[in-house]
Amino acid sequence: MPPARRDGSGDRAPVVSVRGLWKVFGPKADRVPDTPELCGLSRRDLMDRTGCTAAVRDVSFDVSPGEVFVVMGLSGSGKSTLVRCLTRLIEPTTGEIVFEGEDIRAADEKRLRELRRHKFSMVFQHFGLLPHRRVLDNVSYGLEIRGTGRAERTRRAQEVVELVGLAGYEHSYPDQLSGGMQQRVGLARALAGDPDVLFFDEPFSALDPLIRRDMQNEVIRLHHEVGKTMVFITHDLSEALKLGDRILIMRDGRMVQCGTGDELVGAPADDYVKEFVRDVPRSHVLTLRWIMRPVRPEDALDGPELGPDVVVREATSAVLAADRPLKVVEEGKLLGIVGNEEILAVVAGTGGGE
Ligand SMILES: Nc1ncnc2c1ncn2[C@@H]1O[C@H](COP(=O)(O)OP(=O)(O)OP(=O)(O)O)[C@@H](O)[C@H]1O
Repeated sequence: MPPARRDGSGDRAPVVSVRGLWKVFGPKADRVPDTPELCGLSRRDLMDRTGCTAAVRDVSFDVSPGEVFVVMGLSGSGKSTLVRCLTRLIEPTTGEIVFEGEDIRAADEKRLRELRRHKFSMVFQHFGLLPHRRVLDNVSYGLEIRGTGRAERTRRAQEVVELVGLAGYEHSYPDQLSGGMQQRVGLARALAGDPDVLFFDEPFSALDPLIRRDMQNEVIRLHHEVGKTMVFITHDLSEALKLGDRILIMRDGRMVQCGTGDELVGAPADDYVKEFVRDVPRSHVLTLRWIMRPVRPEDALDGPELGPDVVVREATSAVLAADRPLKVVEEGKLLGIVGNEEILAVVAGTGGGE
């Protein structure tokens, strides 16, 4: 059972709110979500019966301001289709998408263009840079389309080029840069217009592992610095756990679970998620909240104190060093106790959650 915790979705109104979203490709796609019998069919049976593919099936979630929201799933699970529906790069079949209180599905072409220029930015796996433009001009391209004057767009482009660590490369062409640096240009371009939401579609999949790790750290750093809301697609669980405040796991177009990393690891919704998170080191993800036990009468209560959201790995040495159990305290209230036994169980991969 998941323990009571802060709600990862935050208290403020969501930036993006999605309800009952479907995207069906194929003939007479509209009838699929409206026909209960078809909704229940497997991918294969639906294709045989109707010639349609339901890429996104009845998905609902909210993204909070400033959150890094990760959509994760294997190839073909519907991640890209889902995220493209949010900005209507792909037209949803049915369902509701509200962005900052506005019904996105009701937006006309003109409004959609405005939203894409001013409110949304995308970072793609294949960079999408203009080969004949130098770094600075690639970064300022979106501002140019918006009609921003040359001096202002150069100033802003220079600012974000520095922000992503590309100072000194302003006048290089994309093919003079490594893959990681090209993706930094992609990041700078996405940030230049000061969007409200950044959408990342597997941005680091083409990079080799060390560069990929650098770029993940770069996203974490940028997120701390600029605090943007981010929606990030990946098929890589460790990337999802590293970056995501919350993670939505998709399978065959459906949402299997949506939660924080520790919720996925501590309380997987089904065997599919359980299998996915099987090899995650539990002590790196679970927090004390997941492993604490109720106080017993014989417990010494003069041990060290830590908050419930401290990750087990970070608490391990404090617990093992103290000869008294650690108290898990939140807002002055004693929630539970963690002793050597609880720590060792989680390190051994057996304790905490299910
Ligand atoms: N334009 C299209 N027409 C028909 N079927 C499509 C179309 N686009 C996607 N699909 C199908 O929808 C399903 C979901 O595809 P999608 O690309 O969203 O998955 P994904 O999880 O992003 O996969 P990947 O990681 O491989 O990009 C797949 O079965 C795909 O074949």
